[in-house]
This record gives sequence, C-alpha cells and structure tokens, in this order.
Amino acid sequence: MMNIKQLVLASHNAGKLKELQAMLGDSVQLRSIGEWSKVEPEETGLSFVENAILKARNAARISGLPALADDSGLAVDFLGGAPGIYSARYADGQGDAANNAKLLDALKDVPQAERGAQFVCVLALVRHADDPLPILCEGLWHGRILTAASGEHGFGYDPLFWVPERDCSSAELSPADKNQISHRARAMDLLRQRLGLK
Ligand SMILES: O=c1nc[nH]c2c1ncn2[C@H]1C[C@H](O)[C@@H](COP(=O)(O)OP(=O)(O)OP(=O)(O)O)O1
Ligand SMILES: [Mg+2]
Repeated sequence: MMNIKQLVLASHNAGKLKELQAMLGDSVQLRSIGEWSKVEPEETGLSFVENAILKARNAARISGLPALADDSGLAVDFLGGAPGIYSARYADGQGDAANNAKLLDALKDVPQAERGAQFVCVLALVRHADDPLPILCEGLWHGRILTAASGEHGFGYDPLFWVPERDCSSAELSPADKNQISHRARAMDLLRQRLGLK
C-alpha cells in the first residue's frame, strides 16, 4: 500500500484527534483540518460510511493531503438505533452535556436489560479528494446506557456508556485502556492492517 507519513484528520473533535494519534503512534503524523479551515462540512449522508467519505474528501480537497475521517456515534437499542449518525446533533447542536441530558431523559424508567447500546466508528481514508477507492474500516463497541453520568475522561457520551468488560463507564477508563478496546480502537486496528502498519 502507500507509505503515509502525514495524514490530515478530517475532524474538528479534539477528543478524536488525541485518541487516533495515540493509536497510530509516532510513525504517522495526524494534522487537524482545523489548521486549514474552521468550516465544518454538512454531514448530509444517511450512513456513517457516507458521512466519513464526505468528510475525508472535503479535507483532502482543502489540504491537498491524504485525509482520514472518523464518523462515529451511539446506537441505542431501545431507541431503534438512535441517535446514530445524528449523535453529535441529538440536542440540536447544544453540545455533549445537552446530548447526554437528552439521552438520559429518553431512557428514563427504561430497565437495565433494555438499555443496550453500541458505539459505532467508521474510518475512511482517501489518498486524494476524488479517490475512487476509499479505505473503509468499522468498529463496534457494545455496552449499556447508565442512569447517571460517571467519570471524567474521554468525551461525548463516555460518561453514560457502561463497559461490561471493565464494569465501569467509558469515562472512568484510562485513555490508554479506552484506546485498547473502543469502537475507534477496533476500526483503527483494521486500518493499520490495511496500511501495512502492523
Ligand atoms: O469514543 C466516543 N466516546 C464518546 N462519544 C463518542 C465517541 N465516539 C463518538 N462519540 C459521539 C460524539 C458525538 O456526539 C458523535 C460523533 O459525531 P461525529 O459527527 O462523528 O463527530 P464530531 O461532530 O464530534 O466531529 P467531526 O464530525 O468533526 O469528526 O458520537
Ligand atoms: Mg460531526
């Protein structure tokens, strides 16, 4: 495959940048698209894959460099997979705290056994803006939605996501531990294989 030293990350989310750079290690430098533009493309796709490709192409076009995008979200069983691709916009763009409050409210009085959920991550890598063959890798992480927020690490819905294999919330995991087992870690594992980085 290609020999990548520098990649643009098609994301304005600092939490993603930190996690993905830690997973990639020193051999590949991730640069945020924020260095070029503060404008976020509209996520008009109907799937994680479509939005990831759309963000990657946009970043490659703006930067002239190969671009990696992460489209991710939380699919809650009781809500039929919502908020899904709309996770970041669940509370109409009011941010993580409002999203979490809305989710807790939507699951008020829902018993433990029906609070299953999965984090989804799709990574898309394009070599240039019009790349006809984007590399796509996905990862899932199964857990449950807690009844109250817990933990200070991570970002987004982490304080509400109970991790069965650790018996704590995702925001209570150390960053290094989350980066071993998360949806993003699984997707990145596949990407590193595809790139011949492992
Ligand atoms: O590990 C995670 N831990 C907690 N929450 C997470 C995680 N991974 C995704 N999420 C949530 C955050 C946001 O509500 C949505 C992603 O939305 P998504 O559009 O992909 O990202 P974003 O708008 O924050 O940044 P950008 O589009 O610039 O990459 O899912
Ligand atoms: Mg987004």
